[in-house]
Amino acid sequence: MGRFFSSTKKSVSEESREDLPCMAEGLASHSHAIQVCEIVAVHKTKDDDSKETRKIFYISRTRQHQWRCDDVTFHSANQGLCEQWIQVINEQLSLLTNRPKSLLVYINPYGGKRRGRRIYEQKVAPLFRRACILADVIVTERANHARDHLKTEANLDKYDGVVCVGGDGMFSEILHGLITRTQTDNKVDHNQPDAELVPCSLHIGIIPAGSTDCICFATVGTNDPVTSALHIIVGDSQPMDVCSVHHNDSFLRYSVSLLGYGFYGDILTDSEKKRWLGPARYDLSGVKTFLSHNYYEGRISFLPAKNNNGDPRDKLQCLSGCRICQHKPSSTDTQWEMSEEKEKSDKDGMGGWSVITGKFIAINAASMSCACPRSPQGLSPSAHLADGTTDLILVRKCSRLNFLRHLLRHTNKEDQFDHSFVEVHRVRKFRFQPRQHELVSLEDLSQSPKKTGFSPICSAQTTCNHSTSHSSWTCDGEILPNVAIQVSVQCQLIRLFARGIEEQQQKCVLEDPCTLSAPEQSTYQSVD
Ligand SMILES: Nc1ncnc2c1ncn2[C@@H]1O[C@H](COP(=O)(O)OP(=O)(O)OP(=O)(O)O)[C@@H](O)[C@H]1O
Repeated sequence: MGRFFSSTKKSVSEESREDLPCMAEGLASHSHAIQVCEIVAVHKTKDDDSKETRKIFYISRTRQHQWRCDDVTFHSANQGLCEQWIQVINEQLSLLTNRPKSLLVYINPYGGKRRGRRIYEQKVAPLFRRACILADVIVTERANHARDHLKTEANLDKYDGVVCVGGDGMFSEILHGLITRTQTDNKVDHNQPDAELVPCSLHIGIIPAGSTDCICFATVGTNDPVTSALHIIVGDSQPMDVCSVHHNDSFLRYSVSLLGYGFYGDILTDSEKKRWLGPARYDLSGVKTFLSHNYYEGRISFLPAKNNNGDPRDKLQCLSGCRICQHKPSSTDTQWEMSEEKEKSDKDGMGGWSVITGKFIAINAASMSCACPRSPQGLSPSAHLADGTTDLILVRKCSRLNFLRHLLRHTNKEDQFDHSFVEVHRVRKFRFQPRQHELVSLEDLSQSPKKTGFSPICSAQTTCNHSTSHSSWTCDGEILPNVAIQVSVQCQLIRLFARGIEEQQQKCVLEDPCTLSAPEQSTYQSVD
């Protein structure tokens, strides 16, 4: 396709062009390439001498998965040649049909440090304008405004995607709005736990502007609004599994990251009472819950995943282009699996389900690694975003010291499942049934041998609520109203404007026929 000589910043001068032959000699050692799919836009601009020039805006990679929009300026004494170049680039760009042209944007003005609106206006909107993307913006006026608008009012035919400016709570609103709307439009009753849900046709983009932005971090590798905006502009696509959660055949919620009973459920319940503390509430409630050291009894049954889904301990991280996630079961696969399940069920009465009854400090289902800046490996480092499974982690009753050892492994690279009291299963479905009156403080149990059975026992530092002996489920940061739940993983139900975490800074691909080459750090530009 040819080459253009470039500089990312400086403009060209008549004198400098005379030096071009020298620059060309050093081309091989200094050249880098821009893939057409990473060009943001081409625009006419004026240089310092008011001469008309063409600027190419493109993606450059900086540190830790962050992207920036850089530019090169096209100059040539031959205007016709310059125009030809621009025309060819624009033709190539028009072939990229995955790029969104029209977006519906919801901004939560109160998320995180209340900077959502400013982040969008200053960092994101200028990039969308540069890429000629039309955006209809709605600043939410109350909780669930975005969800309700998506469910009923929004004219979704007009858009190629929905963008959420906020944190994980705001993302959850968009997720619920879009999935519910898709099922309603397709006459699917989501109260049926076995209903085959229809995947959403619109992509979701996340501009991180909350106090917790775990979904963005897990799918992009960084919490940076500019990087997220660029992933939206180039039309990246990352499929994602969604767990549907039911209680007694009625729908409760959808989850894409963590369903947690016991330890994490207790932390969230406690932290909700301390909202005034801001993000520090999670640390405080974490310490308090750890010291309380409660465990809960119940029965967990699960349908294990197939072997080709890998294993939670195989150390195969789900990265951009993950091979495990590319194997999406077809509907014939699913039908075959269902008949196989039925056959087994006829034989053993359980349909391949496993059952574990016990005392648990924590029961967690991680549908993604749940990595965040504090826990770079996450709760399940090898969990996959789009393989149709969730990693069920059972932490049985153990000493406080052992539990601390387990928790510390979330912050380092040691195998956090390598403890006798921890087990992990990759599953497609699971159910939980609590045993009545199961809240017990381990501390008190050792100090008060008379207090036995299943009645709640609480020490001074225990925070147990005497009106209930159960913990609660946290579902992506929301507390569920019921404890007995059924969970089913809906494979690749949604798509994000993301590409998963890139393994390393991608180098340019010089062999790619759709690649434009340019010398690095040159102060000169010219059309070859
Ligand atoms: N205009 C609004 N007024 C009040 N609440 C809103 C508004 N818009 C959205 N919300 C709600 O605010 C909650 C938190 O928003 P968000 O996730 O954006 O920020 P956050 O700081 O990460 O919050 P959290 O850490 O509590 O999840 C969401 O559950 C959302 O439903």
